[in-house]
Amino acid sequence: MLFQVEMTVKLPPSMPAEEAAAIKAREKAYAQELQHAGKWRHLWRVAGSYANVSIFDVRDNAELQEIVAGLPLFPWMEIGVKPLCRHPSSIRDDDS
Ligand SMILES: O=C(O)C[C@H]1C=CC(=O)O1
Repeated sequence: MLFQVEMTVKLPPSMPAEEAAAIKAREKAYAQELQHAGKWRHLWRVAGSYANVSIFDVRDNAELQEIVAGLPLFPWMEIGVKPLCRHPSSIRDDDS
């Protein structure tokens, strides 16, 4: 199942820089692991913001929840999820 996920990061300005850097490093490692596994199919920065638009390819809603809740930045993000399905005008014959 494909999902579009929008994440907006809202770290508190009071968070020490070293703490923020450590969380972001763990987030990057987790995100890259999921991309290598084929679960996090697209990761795009929303220009001009500290936000991304991502496409996840997961088994079901429960797996998406597990992955998103495991994001090191999860406590400091606003997250929006939209389920996707094939568009009838798409010329692709798979879900790539
Ligand atoms: O920077 C972000 O958009 C937040 C988050 C998503 C992946 C990652 O490495 O950090």
